[in-house]
Amino acid sequence: MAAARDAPLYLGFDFSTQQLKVVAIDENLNVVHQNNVQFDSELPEYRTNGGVHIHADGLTVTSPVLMWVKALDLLLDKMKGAGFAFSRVRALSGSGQQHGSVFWRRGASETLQNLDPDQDLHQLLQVSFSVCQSPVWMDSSSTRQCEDLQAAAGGAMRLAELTGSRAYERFTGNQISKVRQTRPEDFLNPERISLVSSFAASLFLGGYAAIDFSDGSGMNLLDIRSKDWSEICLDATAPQLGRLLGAPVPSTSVLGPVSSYFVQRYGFSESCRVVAFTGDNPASLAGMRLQQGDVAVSLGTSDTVFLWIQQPSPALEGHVFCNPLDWRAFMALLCFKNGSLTRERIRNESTGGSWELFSLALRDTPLGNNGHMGFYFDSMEITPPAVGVHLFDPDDNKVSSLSPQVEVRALVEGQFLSRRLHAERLGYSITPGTRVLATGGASSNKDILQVLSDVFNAPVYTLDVSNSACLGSAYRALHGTMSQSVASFFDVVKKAPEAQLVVTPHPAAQQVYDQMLQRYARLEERSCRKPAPEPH
Ligand SMILES: O=C(CO)[C@@H](O)[C@H](O)CF
Repeated sequence: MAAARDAPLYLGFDFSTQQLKVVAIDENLNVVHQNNVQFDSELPEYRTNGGVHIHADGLTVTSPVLMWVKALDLLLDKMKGAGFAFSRVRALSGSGQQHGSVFWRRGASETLQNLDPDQDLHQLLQVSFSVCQSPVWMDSSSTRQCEDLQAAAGGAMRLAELTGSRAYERFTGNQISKVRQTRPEDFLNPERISLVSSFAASLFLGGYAAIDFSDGSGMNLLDIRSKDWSEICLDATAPQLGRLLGAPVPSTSVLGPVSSYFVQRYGFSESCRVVAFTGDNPASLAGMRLQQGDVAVSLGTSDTVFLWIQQPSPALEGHVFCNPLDWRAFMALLCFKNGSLTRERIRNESTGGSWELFSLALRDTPLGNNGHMGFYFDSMEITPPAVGVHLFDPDDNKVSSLSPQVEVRALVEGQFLSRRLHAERLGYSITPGTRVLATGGASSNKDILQVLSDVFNAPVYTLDVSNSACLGSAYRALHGTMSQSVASFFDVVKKAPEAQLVVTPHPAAQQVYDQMLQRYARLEERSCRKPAPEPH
């Protein structure tokens, strides 16, 4: 038993929109510990809703950076209270919600290097940030900055070719421009600018952590082919920005040993390594061990559809990021902002807050919903760039409401028809061999997955851990401790539990949804299309 007591463990953290999560695995890839801190309920002093503050303009969305710091204090204390053996942790890695930005105040590096182990992190870092309300991925207030960046790059398509995406409001470069232009006093003295992922890695490292290629691809600043900052984009965003960001690194990099703060306060081993943190979606790709040909659907605060691609094919819709597991490959991603928060709103309004009744409504309504359809863009949607709720009867007439059970199916079918439509527009072809791998909170609801399977006309698989970003981060921590020449990521994690088949499409699904998809496209064009921001 002594061996088991000393057997190495690997940690994966996920600083996501609504919570901070952690998963611990052993060297056989078994999950031996999971924990989390919910921002709204466990850190009420920050008064967030869904982990964020939506500002009065309805477009600006931020999160208190010190809330993320305090959540880490709470989480590690919870793990300590549960008797977690930090001394067995051989390596740790993590992920963060993509695109969010953290502005470290001058002198913060000194503070990070000299953390007093007798105090909480959130006490020690109280005055270490020059922007206390960090812009996050739900923000859509930087349209002007997007237009300026596209003009500087030579247009939307040129920028997409260079950085993997046209300009998007939530992308970090445009957010940095907005902070510099609207809050010049906060931009006077940043010593460093991090993503949420590299900010979190910095806490563990006790110094500024580099931005990795994969999460760095979500900034409209990184040249996804050269894997370095684009001088055109840096110059168009802020002076000295390259120095503030630091040089980007491969996502597989080992950044260094964990800070002595964690050794002395929690009992981590001095030899515990910190492997570069990355974005939540790249980490999910790792956690799902996504292979070419699979399509991943993450059903979280945002819904995302992503897959592994060998060559970049940027477009005016969707994104191409550097691949987190193989620096020569890429990943394609579509993001839909109105995900779980919208599902929760309809659950609250149509089924009294009950997921059981939500599921019953799906089971009690027919495929195709007798022709009733809906677009539910509670906040400005990313894909397509549109806002508002639009409901239709079987004859394409707009209606003002639907009965509760019909509304539930209209929401879920509408969300998945949108995911499929925009995925197929980007060339994601759903072939007979396609597996849909589902993750995220809603992937634990079999009735929601049945609709996903029917709309995509493909079998849906899930992992037994709904948080693939944490799992992927723990896998990446394990992989990081092995010399890259010896073992590929897939060799290292080949013993991981296989994704389990959960649902297969209804026999009538293809005929119903192939036809419904065309109608959805037509109605979306009619009701929602807004041109992407064009250069001046
Ligand atoms: O904006 C997104 C991806 O581009 C979202 O999926 C965030 O990563 C969610 F945290």
